Amino acid sequence: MAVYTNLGAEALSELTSHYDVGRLVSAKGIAEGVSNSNWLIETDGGEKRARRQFILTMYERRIDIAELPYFLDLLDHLAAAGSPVPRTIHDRTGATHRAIDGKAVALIEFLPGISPDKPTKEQLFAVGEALAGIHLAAQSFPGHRENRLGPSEWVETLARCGEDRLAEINPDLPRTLDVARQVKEEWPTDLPRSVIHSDLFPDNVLMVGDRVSGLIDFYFACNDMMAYDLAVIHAAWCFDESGNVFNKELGRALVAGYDSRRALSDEERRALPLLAKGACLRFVASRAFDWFDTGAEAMVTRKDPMQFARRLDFYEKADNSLFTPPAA
Ligand SMILES: Nc1ncnc2c1ncn2[C@@H]1O[C@H](COP(=O)(O)OP(=O)(O)OP(=O)(O)O)[C@@H](O)[C@H]1O
Ligand SMILES: N[C@@H](CCO)C(=O)O
Repeated sequence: MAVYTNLGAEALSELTSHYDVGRLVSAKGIAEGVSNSNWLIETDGGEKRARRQFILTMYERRIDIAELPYFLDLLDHLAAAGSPVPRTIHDRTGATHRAIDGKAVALIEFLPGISPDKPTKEQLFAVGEALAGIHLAAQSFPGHRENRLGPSEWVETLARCGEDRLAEINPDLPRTLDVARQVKEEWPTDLPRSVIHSDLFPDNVLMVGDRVSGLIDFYFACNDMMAYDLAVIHAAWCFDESGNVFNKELGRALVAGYDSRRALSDEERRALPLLAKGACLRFVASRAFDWFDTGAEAMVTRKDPMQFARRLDFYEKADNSLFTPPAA
């Protein structure tokens, strides 16, 4: 569930009256997502008389409001460059977000498409291409935000969970702390950077057939190594849900799609197995932390850190031929 706040018809009408979008026709709470409250809003389109749809997001937790301009201006920057990213709708004063009862809200363009459940290699190619597109377009984005979920934070978070508690989730989990310490030592610092999405799981990609129609949920975006973003997608999309079975064809299609738009350097390609281990550790750490933070009785389904600990095992054994295109 992801509507934490009840917004009545009057509050919603009052809010939309500050935007040049026409009159509110309907508003439906969206079940997907965990962090924020989201509604699908429809208006009559004002003078143009063509109904329009928007996503209204109320920022409930996790997001520091001072960082909203980074996230929302980034959407506008990428959309203006032709990336499939929703624009922020500005109110009549030009503001990208407003406040209701002390909570920040933003109105965002609705994009069509559905998140792929069983992605195909054609879809992975398109996702790789779209990712390279946002990396290139974001190079001229002036904002800056550090990645707060980097190697030091994985080590710190896993250490804070503690080996005993990690073992309660699964006896194979405590060893990820040692791997995290080792990966932190080896972590590269000199690979090419841009703004990265850093959480581009299938539920953050909308597709119409094989076309990427929307990249959404940029609230972990930060300035970091582009190849790390590719490694996140590799880890998130190219395995079965348990993390036991890797699909080589999907992995190849993803890298080929990325390469077709922005060619990876030899250094980046060589670093990818290590970056993929880092990507797994990032999700092992945040999921383990949330596991204890959420509690079994909460309404939100806890995400299993073992799904990424198994992927981590896989990348520990992999070499960089995994990321090399097959000889023509
Ligand atoms: N611009 C958009 N166009 C169409 N649908 C959208 C858009 N933005 C969000 N959605 C829909 O709303 C859902 C929730 O959005 P989102 O993933 O941003 O929520 P969240 O609570 O911020 O995320 P999470 O908890 O996953 O980090 C998405 O799964 C998608 O169905
Ligand atoms: N996409 C992440 C949640 C956001 O950090 C996960 O599946 O663990």
